[in-house]
Amino acid sequence: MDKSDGADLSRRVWRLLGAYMLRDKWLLFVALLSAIGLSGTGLLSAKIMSDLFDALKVGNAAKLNLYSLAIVGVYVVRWFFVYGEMVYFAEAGQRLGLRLRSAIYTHLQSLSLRFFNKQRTGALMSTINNDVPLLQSSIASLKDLAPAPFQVIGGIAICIWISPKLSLAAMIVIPLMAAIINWLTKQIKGITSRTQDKLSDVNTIMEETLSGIRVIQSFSAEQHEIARFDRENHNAKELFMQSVRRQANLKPSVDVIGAIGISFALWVGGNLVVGHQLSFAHLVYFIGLLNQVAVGLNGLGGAKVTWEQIRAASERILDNVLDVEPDIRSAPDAVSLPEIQGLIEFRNVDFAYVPGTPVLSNISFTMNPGEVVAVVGKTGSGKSTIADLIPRFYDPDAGSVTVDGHDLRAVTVQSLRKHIAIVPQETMLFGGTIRDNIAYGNPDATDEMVEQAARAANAHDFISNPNVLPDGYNTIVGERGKQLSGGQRQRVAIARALIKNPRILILDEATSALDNQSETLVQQALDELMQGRTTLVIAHRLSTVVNADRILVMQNGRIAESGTHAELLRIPDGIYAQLYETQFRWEVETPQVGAPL
Ligand SMILES: Nc1ncnc2c1ncn2[C@@H]1O[C@H](COP(=O)(O)OP(=O)(O)OP(=O)(O)O)[C@@H](O)[C@H]1O
Repeated sequence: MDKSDGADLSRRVWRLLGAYMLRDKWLLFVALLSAIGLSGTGLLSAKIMSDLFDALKVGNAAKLNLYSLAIVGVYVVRWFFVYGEMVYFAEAGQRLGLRLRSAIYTHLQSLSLRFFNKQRTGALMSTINNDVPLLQSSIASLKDLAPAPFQVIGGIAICIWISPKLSLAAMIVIPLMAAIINWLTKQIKGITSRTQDKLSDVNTIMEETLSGIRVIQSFSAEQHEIARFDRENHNAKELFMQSVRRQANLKPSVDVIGAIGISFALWVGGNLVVGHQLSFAHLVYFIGLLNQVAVGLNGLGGAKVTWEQIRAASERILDNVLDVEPDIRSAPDAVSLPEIQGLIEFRNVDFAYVPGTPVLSNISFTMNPGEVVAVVGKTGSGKSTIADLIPRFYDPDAGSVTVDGHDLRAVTVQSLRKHIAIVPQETMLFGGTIRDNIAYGNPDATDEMVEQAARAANAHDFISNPNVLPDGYNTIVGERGKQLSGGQRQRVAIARALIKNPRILILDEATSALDNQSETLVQQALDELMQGRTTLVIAHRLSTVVNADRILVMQNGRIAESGTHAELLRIPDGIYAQLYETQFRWEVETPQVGAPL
């Protein structure tokens, strides 16, 4: 990183701290004041000790009593400072963490699919689970740093006032200390960052393993995964310990240098006392001060490490999430999409996920309100990508997509998506009750509306059957709805779409086979759902394509053919005709309602 990058990073870090921490100015002010008060009382107690020795020397019992009491008094006052410092710094750190986690979560919701395709979930989790706490603890450690300048400057000033000669001798060691601190800090730099990266790898493996546990167990790959996890876990621990060892080296080295300074000062000071150039009490005071200076320098030494940690954690938080610009968002002058008919038009649309590798080329078609358009084609031909452009998960690179004549980029994203429901291939249900999952499509839905949607989606019977789900609509579905069968999950998802009552529907037919009865129920539910809505369906079933108003046949990102089933079959050597032969035909020979490919 060159200097300008470093300066830029520092600016970004300050911006982050300014936005999420410096809002609590009074809190930080009290915390800093407490920390400074704490170091002030440290300097004061050294002075009282020195006076106490003076009183001892001259045998002044009254002063002895007074100073003894004064020391107790100082420690009582310190109580408040210690409390203030501990609690308010911790509060500032916690508030920072709270706001950052919330901001990260909120920002993640605004980012587009393109971001989530690129970014590994583990790295994102690590940002929340590791970087935010690191930043928090770094802020809390400011409590050691805040009083350091006062300890060092105040201590040195009083030392010089007591004895310039002795100060000069003692201060010879200070540049040495500074040099060593500097060197050790440089060693630490970077290691913390690498440790965090490793932790993010561990998180990623954990994430992948948990979400892919079926595949892992079906391949009996548990041992392989355990070994992979252990390796990364071990590496993370090793790197962490490396960083701790370096830090552990820093602290005692500074202490040793401090001890050398104090012994040296004692030796020089002792000689001054013997030569009657300095009182014994002043020597005691001086040593006490020197100790404070060493503590302060130690704090300053840690400051660099702390700052590096703050910078590294902030950089990851900013780069991984907060500074990522959402590439899909409502334009400043976007209008709210009013009630719509559901007329969708693709005009000369080009799209690429990766620049230079076109996925859609010159796509143009129209879906009239209430029409069902089926998209078919080989895997990778671009079917899902077309579907993703309608709710504006991505923007076309060229051309336009319009709804009722409104370019999607000119309307607010929220108002557009309000009119669209998607039933994906793999149904995702959220933790919560079945009712919550159905009402997800319309938070204002009443129980009656939920039941009505479930009935229309052929889901009411199994939901209300006490032999299947004893808790009915209040059944808590597990993570991703795992305890429901595939067909049941699909019907809940259809109910979820129905309750939204959208004008536009996007269906990705499941390719996995359901048993005949389940298939019939799902198909009926889908037919009900499609009634009167403009529907784009990524079709895998013969019944869907036969009944569609139009079929788009995709090949290598282009619409190769389009028309009705009958029209397409008439094209000699047509792609659809071949597809029909290879993929759909067997359904005719073994007819069943909507059997999947
Ligand atoms: N997130 C992505 N990043 C990069 N390339 C992608 C991404 N998603 C899809 N692609 C590529 O875009 C092309 C079209 O993918 P798309 O998913 O639209 O095809 P599809 O016809 O729906 O395939 P399938 O029937 O297998 O679902 C493929 O070559 C695919 O590899």
